[in-house]
Amino acid sequence: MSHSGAEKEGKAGVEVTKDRNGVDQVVLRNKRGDSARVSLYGGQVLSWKNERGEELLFTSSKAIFSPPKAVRGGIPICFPQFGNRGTLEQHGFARNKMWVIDDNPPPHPSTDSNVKSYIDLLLKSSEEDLKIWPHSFGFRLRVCLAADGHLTLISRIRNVNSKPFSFSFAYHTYFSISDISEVRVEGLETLDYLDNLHNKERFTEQGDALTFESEVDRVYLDSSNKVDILDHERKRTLGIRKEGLPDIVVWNPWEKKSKTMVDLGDEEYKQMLCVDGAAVEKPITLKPGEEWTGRLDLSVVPST
Ligand SMILES: O=P(O)(O)OC[C@H]1O[C@@H](O)[C@H](O)[C@@H](O)[C@@H]1O
Repeated sequence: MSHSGAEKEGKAGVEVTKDRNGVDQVVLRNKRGDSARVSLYGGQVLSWKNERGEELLFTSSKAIFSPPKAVRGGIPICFPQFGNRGTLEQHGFARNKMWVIDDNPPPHPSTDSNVKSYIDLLLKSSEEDLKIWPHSFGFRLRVCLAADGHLTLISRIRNVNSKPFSFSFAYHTYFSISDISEVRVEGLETLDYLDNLHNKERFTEQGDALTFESEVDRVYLDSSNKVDILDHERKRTLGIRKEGLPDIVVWNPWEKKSKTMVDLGDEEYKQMLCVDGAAVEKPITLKPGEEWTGRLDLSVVPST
């Protein structure tokens, strides 16, 4: 198929290739050699590599590729429900649906004419979804790889129903890290959080950067729009910037839980950390015709 942004390999642009199951997959590239790969299953970003070819997202070696289900890793989209906070399947149905490419997306509102590397994926409610969640929506997910390597995800969700509806949402982002015991997260100090390991009770984070020595499953509330993962061993800092997403979910299953997960290696929890831009505590409500935008901007910078 052709796409307006399609260019030759090595240049900035969009390429549509086939994945191991013969299904279309999108590869975004910029001029300096960063790249990102987006699956049509679940609208899931599966890979984001910097110009040196280093993978910045984690995907499990035990990931199960069973279309159209999301795989363990990358950035699954949690919509219209986060976790088990509702009657739907865990994390909602969007991550387990086949999305479609919009061949004529609206232009990117950027003054940078180098921004050719973006794709819009679309998801609409199917008859099947309407039986379990009777609200018609239109979901446009833009994935954009900027000239400087930033990966931006913009979700626009529109109510095309005649009644209001509410949803929760997360970009469930699995970052690739050197070692969970060595990294720290800055930007969540002194915030309140709901602890999923303690019946969603509310606690307050202390003044220090977050470090890890056991399972963590928390929703940090009303966080600032700037959170960083400092990975001293890899000499890099992963930056998370967000808009329209008040909360940050932090998750690492640690050793015991990992052993119960068929699609995660027993030791792989050491190489992953989920830090999700999310809207969980206060669901988003859309009136008929209204649209919501949630934006995530990921960057990586060298550090000492
Ligand atoms: O196994 P799943 O459905 O992909 O969920 C993984 C984890 O996702 C996290 O976001 C949740 O906070 C955890 O509670 C959950 O275990």
